[in-house]
Amino acid sequence: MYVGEQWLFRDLELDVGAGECLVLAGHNGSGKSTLLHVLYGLRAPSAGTLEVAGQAPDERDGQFRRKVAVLLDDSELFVELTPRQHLELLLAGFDADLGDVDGWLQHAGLDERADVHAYYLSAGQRRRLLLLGAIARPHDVLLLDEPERALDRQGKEWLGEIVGNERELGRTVVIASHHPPLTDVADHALHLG
Ligand SMILES: Nc1ncnc2c1ncn2[C@@H]1O[C@H](COP(=O)(O)OP(=O)(O)OP(=O)(O)O)[C@@H](O)[C@H]1O
Repeated sequence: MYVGEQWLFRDLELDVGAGECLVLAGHNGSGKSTLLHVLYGLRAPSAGTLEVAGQAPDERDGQFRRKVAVLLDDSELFVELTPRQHLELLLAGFDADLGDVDGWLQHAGLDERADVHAYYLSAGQRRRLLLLGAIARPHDVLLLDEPERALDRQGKEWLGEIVGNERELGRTVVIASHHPPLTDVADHALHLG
């Protein structure tokens, strides 16, 4: 990947299977977020080919978006919507039935903030909502960019449970992370930079 007049990474070969977790590691600016953008089809690679969930990544393709869920570093919330409204909007967009919305909000530790505008949520609560949105939408592949950011100890434990659960469900997880409990359980690690 050639970005900003430099090669961030090249000669990269990756094969991550169902139920497996890949951790992207590397110093600030090494290209972890850029690689996740490429995997989600937000940026094209400068050279080479890749397949995610069996197809070329393209976030404008509804079929691709139904297979690949994402939490990116620059993901933002609609501050005028509540956590409950966020989930409802998201699921309506995917024409999916979440079932027990209250259960999901409780699962994320957001039950007491379910009907408060996201504007009033703390940084960690916003992160929890974004993470909940990523795992609640239909997907076979989950891409997470530093999901541990702003999470407290319980939030990080919840994150660990999420990753374990995703793998048990046979989904593929790719995480850019500096959080050792996550990096330790990964099946594969890729060090950039
Ligand atoms: N559109 C762009 N134009 C020019 N340079 C860019 C662009 N996008 C990213 N870069 C550069 O590419 C490099 C990698 O950025 P990236 O955000 O992928 O790193 P990272 O490993 O995720 O960093 P961090 O750990 O700080 O989140 C940085 O030096 C950044 O300035």
